[in-house]
Amino acid sequence: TCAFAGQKKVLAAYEEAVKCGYSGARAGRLHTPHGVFDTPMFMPVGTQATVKAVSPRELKEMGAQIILSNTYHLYLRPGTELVAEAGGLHRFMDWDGGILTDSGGFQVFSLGPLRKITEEGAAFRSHIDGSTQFLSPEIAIKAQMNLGADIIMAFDECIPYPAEYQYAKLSTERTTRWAERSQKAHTRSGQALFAIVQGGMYQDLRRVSANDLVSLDFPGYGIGGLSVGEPKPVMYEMLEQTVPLLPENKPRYLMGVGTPDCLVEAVRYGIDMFDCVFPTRVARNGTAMTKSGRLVVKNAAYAKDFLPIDENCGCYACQNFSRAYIRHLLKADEIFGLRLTTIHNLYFLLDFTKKMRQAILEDRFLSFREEFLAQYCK
Ligand SMILES: CCCSCc1cc(N)cc2c(=O)[nH]c(N)nc12
Ligand SMILES: [Zn+2]
Repeated sequence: TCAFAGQKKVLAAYEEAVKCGYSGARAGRLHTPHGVFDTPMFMPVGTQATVKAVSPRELKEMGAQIILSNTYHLYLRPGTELVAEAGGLHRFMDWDGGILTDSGGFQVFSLGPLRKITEEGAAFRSHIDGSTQFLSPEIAIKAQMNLGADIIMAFDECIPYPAEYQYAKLSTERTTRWAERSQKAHTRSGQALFAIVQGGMYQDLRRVSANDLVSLDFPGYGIGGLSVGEPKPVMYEMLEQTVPLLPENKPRYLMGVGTPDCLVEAVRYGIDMFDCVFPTRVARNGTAMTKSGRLVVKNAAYAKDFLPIDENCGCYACQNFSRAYIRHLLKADEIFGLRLTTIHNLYFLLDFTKKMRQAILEDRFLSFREEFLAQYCK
């Protein structure tokens, strides 16, 4: 077990990672106040304190361990003090597994009409009522302490893509100063604060960001500023530059990723944790994820297809319903249709990360990766 002695605020201890042959693929266990969880792991996104269309009981049944929520959204509505009064986010949404909250920076830049970024923080207009709002490292950390997640994120700027080198440099340096302010503002014991590596698509800035944040000694590290429209090879190159600089005995979380091909490549570089809205978002427009790629179950081709989405899938949708039935529900705008595609897509990614873990433990990850990519990318 990796020593976390002295990390008085940290409960996300990282058990000895089991390494697998090539590079950094590893299987680990993440300790939190709400349980010990297996990595690599996919974390379903529950932006507004619910993973859209599925219940906490269904999430537990499909093997979800940690789910995500967004400080930006909950800060604007219903307010993080209200959630604290309700007993915290776990109680509020009746979820007894792990919770990770994002710090709000990304959502400010991607959602609200941005007003201004200064050294102090980010001024923006609420996407809900247009009111003028402001987030800083101190406000974001206080909000996350109110929510009471097991893992919280430092306040950062997700650098847009593409970005000029000079802008990326100044922004990355500011994110490091914001990480230090986040650390000083974080006073809630039993809660782990992760820093977020930035640097745009510049190798040297990625290395500087990683080294500076590692020297501030966080219990875990998010890798941000990726999956923002860059080509996949560029994302992989940034991982290659960044991951080896992060401590082996601490969790690495690739933010906002993604599709199964990206997950298997990122695990190869040594990533442990993933989140992405993709599986739940595409489910809502009738697209199912399979090991051979996407299946648009809404298409006419499946009108009389009485097979399940995936005959080898153990999810509630595939065990009980046909493509024809799910297509019928989607065409009829029946909510149950979206629930079934969402259940399948979440199960698919949760099961995929479980299969990657097993492959690593059995020291056959590379052949698992080859076989998967051969089928998925065909
Ligand atoms: C619930 C959503 C969590 S991940 C959101 C996200 C996604 C992506 N792609 C990048 C970033 C980033 O750079 N910083 C932060 N805070 N968040 C990011
Ligand atoms: Zn299924």
